[in-house]
This record gives sequence, C-alpha cells and structure tokens, in this order.
Amino acid sequence: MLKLVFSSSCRGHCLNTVAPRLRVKSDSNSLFDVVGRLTGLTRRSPTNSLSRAFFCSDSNDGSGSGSGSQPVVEVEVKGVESDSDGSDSKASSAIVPTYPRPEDYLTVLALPLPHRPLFPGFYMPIYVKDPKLLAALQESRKRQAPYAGAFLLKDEPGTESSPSSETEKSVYDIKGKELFNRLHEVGTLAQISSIQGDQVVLIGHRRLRITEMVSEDPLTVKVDHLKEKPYDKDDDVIKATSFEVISTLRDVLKTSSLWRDHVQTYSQHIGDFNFPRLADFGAAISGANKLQCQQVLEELDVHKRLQLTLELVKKEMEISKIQESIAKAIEEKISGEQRRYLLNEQLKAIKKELGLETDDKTALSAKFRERLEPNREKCPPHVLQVIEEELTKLQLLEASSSEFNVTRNYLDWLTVLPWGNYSDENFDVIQAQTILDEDHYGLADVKERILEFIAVGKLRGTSQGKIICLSGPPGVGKTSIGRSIARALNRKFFRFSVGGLSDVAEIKGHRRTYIGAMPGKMVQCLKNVGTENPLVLIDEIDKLGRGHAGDPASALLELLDPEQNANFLDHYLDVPIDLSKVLFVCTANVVDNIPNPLLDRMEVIAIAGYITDEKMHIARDYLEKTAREACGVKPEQVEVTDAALLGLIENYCREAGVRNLQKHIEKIYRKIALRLVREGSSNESVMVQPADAKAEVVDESDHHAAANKADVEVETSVQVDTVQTNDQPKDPKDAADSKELQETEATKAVEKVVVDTSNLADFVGKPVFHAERIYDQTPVGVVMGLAWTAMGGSTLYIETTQVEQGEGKGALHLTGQLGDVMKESAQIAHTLARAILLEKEPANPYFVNSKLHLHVPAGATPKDGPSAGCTMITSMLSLAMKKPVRKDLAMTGEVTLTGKILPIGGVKEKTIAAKRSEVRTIIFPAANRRDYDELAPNVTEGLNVHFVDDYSQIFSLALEYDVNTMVN
Ligand SMILES: Nc1ncnc2c1ncn2[C@@H]1O[C@H](COP(=O)(O)OP(=O)(O)OP(=O)(O)O)[C@@H](O)[C@H]1O
Repeated sequence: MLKLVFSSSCRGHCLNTVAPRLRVKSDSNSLFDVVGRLTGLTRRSPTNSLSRAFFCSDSNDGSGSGSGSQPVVEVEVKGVESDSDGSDSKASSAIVPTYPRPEDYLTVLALPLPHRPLFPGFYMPIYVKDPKLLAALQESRKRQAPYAGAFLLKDEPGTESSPSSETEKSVYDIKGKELFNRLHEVGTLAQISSIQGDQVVLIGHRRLRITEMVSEDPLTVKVDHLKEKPYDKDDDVIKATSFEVISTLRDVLKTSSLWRDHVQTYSQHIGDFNFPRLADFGAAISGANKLQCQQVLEELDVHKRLQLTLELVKKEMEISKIQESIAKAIEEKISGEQRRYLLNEQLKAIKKELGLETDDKTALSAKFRERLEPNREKCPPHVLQVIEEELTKLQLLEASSSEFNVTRNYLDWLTVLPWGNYSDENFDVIQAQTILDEDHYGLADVKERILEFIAVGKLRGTSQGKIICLSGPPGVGKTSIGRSIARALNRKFFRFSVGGLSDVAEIKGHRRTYIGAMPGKMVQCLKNVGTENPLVLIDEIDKLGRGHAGDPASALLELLDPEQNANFLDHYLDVPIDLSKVLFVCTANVVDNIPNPLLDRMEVIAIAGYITDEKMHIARDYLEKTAREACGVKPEQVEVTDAALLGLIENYCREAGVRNLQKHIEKIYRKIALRLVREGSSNESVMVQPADAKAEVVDESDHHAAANKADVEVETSVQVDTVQTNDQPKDPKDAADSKELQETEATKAVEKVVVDTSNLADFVGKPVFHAERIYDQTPVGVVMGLAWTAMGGSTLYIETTQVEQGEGKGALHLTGQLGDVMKESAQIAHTLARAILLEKEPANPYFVNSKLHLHVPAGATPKDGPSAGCTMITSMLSLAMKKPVRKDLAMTGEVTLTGKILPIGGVKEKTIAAKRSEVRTIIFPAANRRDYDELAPNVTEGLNVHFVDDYSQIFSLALEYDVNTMVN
C-alpha cells in the first residue's frame, strides 16, 4: 500500500483502489502512515458519513479529557466536505456530545502566541505568565469548556522578531486594547489539553477570525469560525500539488533526521488527513518563519494553501540538501585527519618496535650532540655549559609545548655555529697581489692597504680583524673589491647591506621569548660561512636608518669595535661570541653621513672614480671579458675597436663609476649574440639553396651605403671579413635569381662582428646629451666651478647678471636651489667683490647701483656648501668689469670675508670632473696642494693647476689677462 502511494508510477492505480479503513497505531507513526491516510482520502466515497476522526488521543470529541495516556489513533475516512477539525456535524450524531461542541464557542479568551501560529490538529505548549489569564483558563477548564482562541502576535512596529524569553515575558505585559491591536485577526480555536503550573498545552481545532473585543483583562473576543472554501477533491491540479507536497516531504525525510523527529511527533496526533490538513501539516512541520506560517493559516482556498505549503517544504528541501553537503564535507575532513593521525601513530609504533627510531626527544638530543662533537674541543666552555643545560631541559619538556620548540631552535643555533673554526689564511703577498690585480684594474691604494694587512699578519703569525671603509661614488667597485679581498686573503665572504636598516634586532637579534625570534645578521653570517674569520662586507653604511626603538649605529659600533667585539652578545644567542678575527669592510658613498663614532674606528680608503684612460683599461681587460663570457660569444667572433670604446666612455658613460659602462658593454654583447645566432640560422637555411660560386668581400664603404636603407637595417651594421665560396647552381634558369639571393646572403654570412664608432649607435642607441659643458667660452658674468656630490665630482657654472640699475639699488637675488651655506657664501662673495672693485676701480659704483641675480644651474638639483665662494666673486667681478674670465678655467675654494681661500674636499673627484669637461687650468686652495700631489700622474697629466691662498691671486689669474691674445 505504502509503496503504491510513494511510487509516482503507481499513482493512477492508487486512486482507483478501494480505500480500506485504516487503524493506525501511534507507535508506528511516520509520514508514510500519514500519507497512507491521505491516499485513502482520495479514494473514499464522499457519502461515507460514518467517518469520524480524532485529531489526537486526548482530543476525544472535544471533551478535553484523557490527557497523558498513550494514544491509539483511530483513523476513519471522512468526507471532503467535513470540517478541518474533523468533527463533522452529521458524524457527531454517532456519539452525542454532552458538552458544547467546538463550533459553539463564539466568545473566547484570546491567547497571544509570540512565535508561531497554532495549526489545527497540532499540539502547542505555551507558558502563560499572566496570573489573571492563567486563572481564567483554569476556570474555563473546570467549567468543562476548555477552549480558547490562540492568535499569533504581530511584531512591534520597528522591532525585529526574536524568539527570546524577553519577548515571551513582554507578551503578557501587553493588555487589553493594545493586545487586541497586536493580534493577527485569524487564529485557531485551541482546546486546553492540560495546565501544569504556568505551562498550558493547547491543541488546535479550527480556524477563527476575531470580530470584536468583549472584555479587556483577560482579553476576551468574539469570533467567527472559518471554513475552507469549497473545492473539488477530484481536481487534478489540487491532487498534483498535494502529491508534490508529499513527495517533497518524503525527500526531506530521507535526508533530514530533524524532520523525521518532527513527523514522528506530529503525525501520531493527526487523526484525519485531507488536502487542507496536508497543507497545514506541511507548513506546521516546516521551519518557515511565523509570518509565512500565518499566511498558510489565513489561506482558505485549499489549492492556494497547498501551493504555499509546497513553497515552504521545497525551501526546506534545499536547506536540508545544503545541510547534508556541509555535514558530508566536515565528516570527510575529520575522518581524513583521524585516519592520518592513526596511521602516523601506527607508523611510529612500528618503527619503535623494530628499533628504527627512538622517540623524538632522544633523537633530537642525539642529533645535537653529534653535531657538536667535532667542535667540542674548540668550543668555549661557557657555550658548552649552556648547551648541556639546554639539552637537559629539552628532555624535561613536553614535545608539544611551545617552550620545547623554543629550546630546540635555540639548541639548533648554538650547535650549528663554527665554534673555533678558522679558514687557513693566505699570508703570501705575491699571490694576493696577483689575485687583486686579476679582479680589478688600478685601485693601487686599496690594494696596497690590503697587502700591508697581509704583511702584518705574516710577521705576527696572526691577523687581527680591522675595519676598512671604502668610500666613493656608485659603481667604482667598492663591493666587488670587498669580494676580491676575501679571495686574496682566503677568507669566506659574507655581505649584508645596512641601507635603511632601522631595527637593532637585525644586528643584535631578538630575545628568544618572542615568537619567530631570530639571531642577528652576524650570527647568521657565521652559520652561513662556517668559519669564525670571514670577511664581512657591510654595504651602504652611510645610509643606516634611524631606529625608533634603539639606535642601529650604536649596535654596529659594538659589532665593529675591536675592543668590544671579542665578546659580542647577540640577544638571541645570549652567549658571548668572538668576532675579533672577523675582517670588516664597509662601503659608503658619502663618508660625512657615517655616524662619527663609527667613522672614528674605520680606516677610510677613498675611491674617487675613474678617468677615461682607466675606464678604457677596465672596459677592455675586465668588463668586456666578463660580458663576452656571460653572452657565450667567442673572442674571435667579435671586435670592439678602441675608438668605439672611447666613444662609449665619452659620450654614453661619463659618470665616475663603471657600472653604466658595464651595462652598455653587456648590451653590445647581447646584441652581438643575437646577431650571430640569427645569421647562423639563416646560413643554415642558405646551405640548401643553390648559390652562385662567387667570392665576395663586403668592405666598409658598402656597409655605409647600405646603412641608409631602413629595410636592411640589421645587416648593414655588420662588417664581414669572410670570403664565402659556394657551388654553381645546377639549374641555369635559376642563375639570375640565385645571384640576387647570393648577394644578400653573403652579407649575412657573418663570422666576426666589428663594433666601431660608425655602428656604435646601432648597438647602444644615440648618445645621451650631457650638459656639463654649456659654454665653449664662458660669457661675461659666468664662471665654471667644481663641485663634489655622492655621484662623484662635476663641473658647475655660476652665472650672474644685472637685473636693474639705479642710484643705491645695489642688491643680490639668488636662485638655483641653494642651501643656507651656499646662500651665505653668495652674500660674502657680494661684499668681497664690492670691496675688490672699490680697490681696483675706485670710480666704478657698479655694485652700489646694480641689482644682481646670481643663478646656479641645474635648477632642479639642490646644492649646498661653501666651496663655490671664490667662483661667485669671480662671476660678479667679471660682470662688473664686463670682462669674461680666462678660457678653460675652473676654480674651487671657500673664501672668507677678508679674501682668504680655505681648503675644500674631493680634490681627486673635482680634478677628474674638470678633466672630463676639458678644462686645462684649475685653481685650488693652497691647503689642498698635498691632496693634489697624491694624485696619480695619469689624472694630473695635461693640467695647469694653481694653488692660491688669497683671492687677489685668483683675480689676477682669471681676469687680469689680455683679452686680445687670450693667453691660456
Ligand atoms: N677597477 C675595476 N676593475 C675592474 N672592474 C671594476 C673596477 N671597478 C669597478 N668594476 C666593476 O664595476 C661593477 C660595479 O662595481 P660595484 O658593484 O662593486 O660598485 P660599488 O662601488 O659597490 O657601487 P655601489 O656604491 O652602487 O654599491 C662591478 O662589476 C665591478 O667588477
């Protein structure tokens, strides 16, 4: 029978079957039973007036008695036209009631329901907190009239419905008219099944509609009893909808155990089952919200009600599907993890059983001891003691505790350091010299210093760690010489940059108590290199950040100071380590930016930058070689002429360092490599083409002619030194074609690429315009000065012009992003120039009556410093005397108010810059003569240098010459 109901294929058959009388025991209840009853309903005769049904065990014909006993539900099929409560008036004649029937109740007590409406045929326990109402309910039960009206309470406007106990309490605070207004109009006639304390169990009977209020406290209302609108029980749409409801319910039942419980609870109390009741049943057991349920309650059209219910149960179906998939996913995850855990445990047990593995802690301790063993003799006793203590502690700690991990990591670091391990130092000066020369051209003073260091080490038998600071503009080889020194000394090399470093912990480590704590850079270095005497290159020491917590400069001081670093204490390691054997080499662009206490401990070696000649050597002997090897080009495949290299240095890479030059050379070689590969592959394809046997040499003039043709751009820049011979074409008809083809291919048969000035631009593009030398002959009021920046030396012009003239208008206006010091030195220059002019030409009132404008190009670059003082005076005097300064002259020097010339810095850089700008005569302060004399002859070659200590000397050099002869 049940099968027939639930199998959709058998539905038609079911409908034609004669309905049996069902007697369903409450303990076998389920939705299947319920549905079974429904099926019966569809098949019975409408005239079966004998039918009689009870909602539930204790609703016995509305008598209100019999609560508590285990119900036996008697189901008798009743007519479609019967009431939803099942107490058909004709049927009631079978058992004549002695008490008022439910439909006789037209005035009832109104019970507010806060959460859900009560559906006919369903139980609902509620708590009545209002004593008056509770007393009235008890009273009516005693009077054998145990009925009341249960109405859903509307939400207070502006509040969200919440099923909290607060709401429940406040429900009974609302009284009289207010309560009346808050109740939904349609409710349910509820039989009071039992009252225990304040708990009242209600059983829904039939739908009611409030018509008017009778009394306020407790609220009593007049009601109309509602009946479903008449409907056709054989209507196909109604049948289909009801079957869909049933089938959905069945599906939900399969997946949701929660529903199974609901159905079990409710279905045992469903006496009669028809379409309207099915709709009520579905809505009541669904998890829909109270308003949706109320909508179903208010719907008197059976089809519409079924449809509403269908929507609700479908939604329930979706929810239960999601619930099922969530549950499944979680179950899978949990079972997977459990499985892995179990297998791991089993594996451990098996390994232990076989003696393959001792437990974790023992294995760890053994590992640390084993690691320490080779160094035990050399390891300082205080470190050994800490290691032993930590090993003991490790045994006592729980393996899963966080402290265990901390101790394990700590022991890991302690045992991995190269206690007492030193690399064998090279004390062979000759060999060291060879290595240094191999890696770098020039840099004689740096190399000399390193050799001195080695010599001292050889005589003493041991070398003490020292701090060398290499300073200079970018790309002059500071970092690479550091690496080379390490190679020469046979020390391990470790480099770290402190540019922008602001956290002291980077140098001194974190305390072990912090999560993710790490030792500082020095300890990491020792671990990396595995010896206690490496060469450590601290890059960019002039760009050290300013720490917010602690000062990194002070931490570096502790690290570098030979007095302190024999017992350097890292916060993480917490045991002193000896860094006195470490050779520190620092690099900086500007020495002035290095904190003074640090600078004090260093031996500064300045690398000023390279002149053209040096750059030529570096490019030819070092950069070209490395670039060639890096690109896989063979030496015989390429030739870069001296002229090309010179052009490259003078027109593309004029800065002090050679990094840019290196980049350009690499670019040339990359392009050559591409060309060789391209030609190689096109030659391969040419081999299969018939070609005319002809020897051809393409000379440079052909090459230039072709260079103008854009369509053969690649080939044109290549010179070919190759003589190519090919076989005669086999087919005479192809002779003309193949000759033409052969002509183009011959140019492609490249074996050697030559780069010279004519084709340099093909490789590195057009030369960059350098504005360093703006004037060929400086005009009146313009003088060339010499400046020094972090990028090396450079020339700069000081320009002065007159803005306006008038009695007593003498003033000075300054532009060109000048700093305070430079502004002051301009004021000094103005005053001094005025005094000198007064002395030289007493009748000339130029400075008294002229407003001057002094500018220092380039305006976008900030400038500062006093060394342009003498240049400024000369520029002003040149303007006042309307005489240009001597040609190819550059000067530098700070000037005092009395005209004395003070020394300046960066003599080498400034000399190199002057030479680069083709200056022939330089004026330096006399105090800088010593610096100049130290310069290599190739730097000073061709220069006419004057050393002055008073401005009058500059005046005579720059301005006292015969304009007509322009003697230099
Ligand atoms: N005298 C030299 N001989 C050979 N190669 C050199 C010489 N000077 C510099 N180089 C090369 O120039 C390149 C740039 O040098 P490096 O990186 O050491 O410059 P740096 O002075 O450390 O620059 P920065 O201040 O920007 O760090 C390196 O490949 C180096 O080998």
